[in-house]
Amino acid sequence: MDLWKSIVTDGFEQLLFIQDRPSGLKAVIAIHDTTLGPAMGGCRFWHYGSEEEAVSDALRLAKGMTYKCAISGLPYGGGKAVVIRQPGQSGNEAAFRALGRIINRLGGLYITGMDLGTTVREMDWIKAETDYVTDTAGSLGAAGDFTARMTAYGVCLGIQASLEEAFGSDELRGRTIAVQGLGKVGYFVCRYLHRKGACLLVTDLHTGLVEKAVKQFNAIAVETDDIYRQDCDAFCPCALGGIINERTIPQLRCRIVAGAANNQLAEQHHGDMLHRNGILYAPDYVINAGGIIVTAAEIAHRSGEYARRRVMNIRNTLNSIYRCADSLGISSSEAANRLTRQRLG
Ligand SMILES: NC(=O)c1ccc[n+]([C@@H]2O[C@H](COP(=O)([O-])OP(=O)(O)OC[C@H]3O[C@@H](n4cnc5c(N)ncnc54)[C@H](O)[C@@H]3O)[C@@H](O)[C@H]2O)c1
Repeated sequence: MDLWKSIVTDGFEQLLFIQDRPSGLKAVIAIHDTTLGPAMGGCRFWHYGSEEEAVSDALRLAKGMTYKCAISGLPYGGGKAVVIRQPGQSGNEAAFRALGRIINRLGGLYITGMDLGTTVREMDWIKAETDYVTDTAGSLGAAGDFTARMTAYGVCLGIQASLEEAFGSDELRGRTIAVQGLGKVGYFVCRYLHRKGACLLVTDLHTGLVEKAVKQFNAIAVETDDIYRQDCDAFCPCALGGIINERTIPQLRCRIVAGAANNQLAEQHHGDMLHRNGILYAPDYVINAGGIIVTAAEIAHRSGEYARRRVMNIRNTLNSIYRCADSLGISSSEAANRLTRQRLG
């Protein structure tokens, strides 16, 4: 990996390599762009195939956070912390407190929160050393899966905006939606769509989650590899990133791709490829911003209701992107990127 090249090309402000010998902490903090405000982005605690993989994950995710905050009208930039997990290692208090001290020394330039592999417990350890952390015990985001619920709510509103754009009506009744991933967000997405009368095709690696969705939402179970080739109105990825790629695009038989997963496009040009194939794509960092909107509300000491109203705005943002794409004859992913870059100045 050519580190400097990535840093220069993508305009990163800082990349910190962190070591704390006594606790064994090995971490990276990437700060992408603080034009609009302090860098915000969760702390991932993950096992990587190599250190390079960990660094590139931090860089990619931090940049994504800049775009997500900017397009959502939030006064924050993008950052990410990645704590490298050794096989079989669980989080230890000393390591996360050491990370908290480093974050504190940054003096508010970077605010962390929960992400893959971290929970309220790790955030509480960080909180012992710094105030620049969210998702701690009793906070707005951590209580009752509120973050996941709001992410799902934003995704469902985004699906409706996309239905309106594609079919001229946002009615969910009678529409068929294929949902990939029935975890924290996917579950709430299915619940909302089912209540509004949509038919669901579902898949997950965990059969228990699939069985639950079949039972609770009358969903039809689909094998994991078959989810892409389902005849449906919308495909809703709520599992992994990189699932829109050279292999899957030719299989898609949907009119819309709109879901919660981060970094859905394996590469940027796959957004154009969807466009050429007549598939409307709801850019991931726009439609899945519910979580970060909750975090921003938490930092500003605002209520859950305030956050919910801000999440409703995702629909307007998507509409503007679709208008821009239509008028310029470009893909929605390109339109979203252009609008975001305009906001960053
Ligand atoms: N939690 C949030 O508030 C939030 C916010 C923004 C974006 N996201 C993104 O949304 C996605 C889902 O987040 P989550 O919090 O629900 O995660 P989660 O870990 O709770 O759920 C993910 C689910 O996907 C399933 N899965 C993994 N690989 C799969 C595959 N190949 N086929 C089918 N299912 C598969 C897993 O078994 C799991 O049940 C992630 O990409 C995440 O980054 C989440």
